[in-house]
Amino acid sequence: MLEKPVNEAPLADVTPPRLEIRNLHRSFEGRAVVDDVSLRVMPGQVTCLLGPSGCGKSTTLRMIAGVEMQDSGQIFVDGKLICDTVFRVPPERREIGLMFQDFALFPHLSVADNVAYGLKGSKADKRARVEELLVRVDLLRFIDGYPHQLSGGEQQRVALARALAPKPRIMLMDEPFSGLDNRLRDGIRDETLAILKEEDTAVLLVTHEPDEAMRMADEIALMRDGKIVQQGAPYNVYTRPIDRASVAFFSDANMLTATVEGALAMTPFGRFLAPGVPDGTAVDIVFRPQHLRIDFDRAGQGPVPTPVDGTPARAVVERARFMGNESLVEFRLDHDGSIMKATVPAVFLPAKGKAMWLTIRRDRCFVFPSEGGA
Ligand SMILES: Nc1ncnc2c1ncn2[C@@H]1O[C@H](COP(=O)(O)OP(=O)(O)OP(=O)(O)O)[C@@H](O)[C@H]1O
Repeated sequence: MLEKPVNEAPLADVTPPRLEIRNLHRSFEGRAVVDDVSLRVMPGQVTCLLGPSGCGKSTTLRMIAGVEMQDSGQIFVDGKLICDTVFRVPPERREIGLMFQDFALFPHLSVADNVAYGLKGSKADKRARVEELLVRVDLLRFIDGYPHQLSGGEQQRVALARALAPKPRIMLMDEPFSGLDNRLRDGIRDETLAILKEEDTAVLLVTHEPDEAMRMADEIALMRDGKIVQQGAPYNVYTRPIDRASVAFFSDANMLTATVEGALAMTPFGRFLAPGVPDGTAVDIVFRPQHLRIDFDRAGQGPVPTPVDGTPARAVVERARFMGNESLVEFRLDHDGSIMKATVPAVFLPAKGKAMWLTIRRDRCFVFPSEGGA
């Protein structure tokens, strides 16, 4: 691989990230599609670029692969510059593996020839590497078969073997599992992850599905409108979202709006602490449906208010649905007619119009400056 000395080389005693991108920008027709994106992936780590359709994930991946040029910014592999706006290692010399949704095996080539496609060396060496990988993906018995003889999941595993065959230092994956049905997907994801970890490959996986990112990632980079808005371990990104949209990207979210007076925000569920927020500031109090607690109505009364749970608010059932693992119940608050969603991990299907009392797990609420709207 061509390499060029870098001014800001990392310190000698620190292992550089396998992949690092710094301040990548790309505009199309004057619109910034990738806007100052920076991230690092260490060997053996999976980073998920997670975000809604059109937020610039694939464009970022294409720049790293070298099939799209950035307008500015730099890409490093193992601390060595491989691409900026004047210097560019061509795609085929970047030692980067690619795996996309439409993984397209060559139909006229055998499984062995598909896996060997990107390999160099003697026939015997190639055969040995092909066999090693087919053992790894548990498909050695199909070595002389053809793609049409394999199921979708088996083809996906051949595609993984093909991508891994040249021992890429980095694997870029763009929604690689979205063509598979749900039952196959979980197993193949787990197997793929295990193999990538064993090979110590640094993986950058693009997905718009929070579940997939939570399942696969060591680190999630949440992307919106071309920018990475939050980055961290899945637990941290989920439990410490930076704004309302980040909460809502992972799950349904309930929201109350309130105005702060004396560092307190008044809501139908009692007062919420808003330390340091100036009087008169509008805030959004956001929480997930699993953090709404439901109590039965007892002669027009709900549970006794407590400092931990706050005040219960009366609501009537608007709709209840059984979702398989849980029930989703929508309530209409007496206070202002707004809808609150609750999930219950059991079959719980109260009749429409039934009065109940709701309290919020206060330690699971997020208070953000108001963005307006519902
Ligand atoms: N070559 C191009 N010319 C013009 N616009 C482009 C080009 N490539 C991408 N875009 C636009 O850039 C935006 C980001 O596209 P990109 O494919 O990176 O998004 P994404 O987050 O991967 O979305 P998806 O999950 O739907 O693939 C989109 O609005 C897309 O239309």
